[in-house]
Amino acid sequence: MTLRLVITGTDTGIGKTVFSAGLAGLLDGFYWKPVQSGLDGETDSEIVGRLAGLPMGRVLPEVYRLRKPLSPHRSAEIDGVSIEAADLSVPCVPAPLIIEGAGGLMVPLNRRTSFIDIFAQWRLPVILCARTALGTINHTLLSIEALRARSIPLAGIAFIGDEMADTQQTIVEFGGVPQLGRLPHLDPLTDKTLRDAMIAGFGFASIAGGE
Ligand SMILES: Nc1ncnc2c1ncn2[C@@H]1O[C@H](COP(=O)(O)OP(=O)(O)OP(=O)(O)O)[C@@H](O)[C@H]1O
Ligand SMILES: C[C@H](N)[C@H](N)CCCCCC(=O)O
Ligand SMILES: [Mg+2]
Repeated sequence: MTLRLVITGTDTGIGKTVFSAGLAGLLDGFYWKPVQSGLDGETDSEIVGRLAGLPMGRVLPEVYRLRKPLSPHRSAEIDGVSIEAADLSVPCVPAPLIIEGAGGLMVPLNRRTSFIDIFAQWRLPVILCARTALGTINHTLLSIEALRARSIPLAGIAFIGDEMADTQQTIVEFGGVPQLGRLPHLDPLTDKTLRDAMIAGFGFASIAGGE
């Protein structure tokens, strides 16, 4: 079985898709966003297609494509769709698979189930994307605690933003988790700048092992 990794985050809009694109590109893998809420503008899958530099066919189709850019449970209700956990089984592909959630861990898929419940069923190693900016210590440690409470393997933290040495170290120490690396804010953000920043910012030997 090839490597399969779940990319989650401490919140929505923190850079999971950009990180996922960089990682999928570096690993020459596949990308899968099972639940996309919000179809105006570029979807996460389209962004990854643009930024990852992968061959055609490496971005797998979403299972649920919901129109409104809301929490998936609500977006689904508005579209008259019911998100079923049973439809979210992880595809088998012949190269590393990068799977992106939507928002943070406790984001509901329906009125009974949140992303973290699905991750607990999958039992795949998770990378937690976390901002470096103020407020991240609390968000990140809460997310780590939620993963631990469900015995979900945590490969480590991917920081996103400018270096905040003490903040990052504090999270590593209190959380008892490895820091995998840091992706700085990129301007411009292109397939080339992303690839270079991923190579500079991450050492990937530790990702596959989990806790
Ligand atoms: N390292 C980065 N450098 C520059 N811009 C970035 C970086 N990471 C994220 N961004 C920008 O921040 C915004 C949010 O990032 P992104 O879409 O990756 O968040 P997300 O965590 O995947 O959100 P969602 O919960 O909607 O999936 C986007 O406009 C993206 O281009
Ligand atoms: C629309 C957005 N970009 C994501 N697709 C979904 C984020 C859901 C967040 C829900 C919440 O935590 O309040
Ligand atoms: Mg995203």
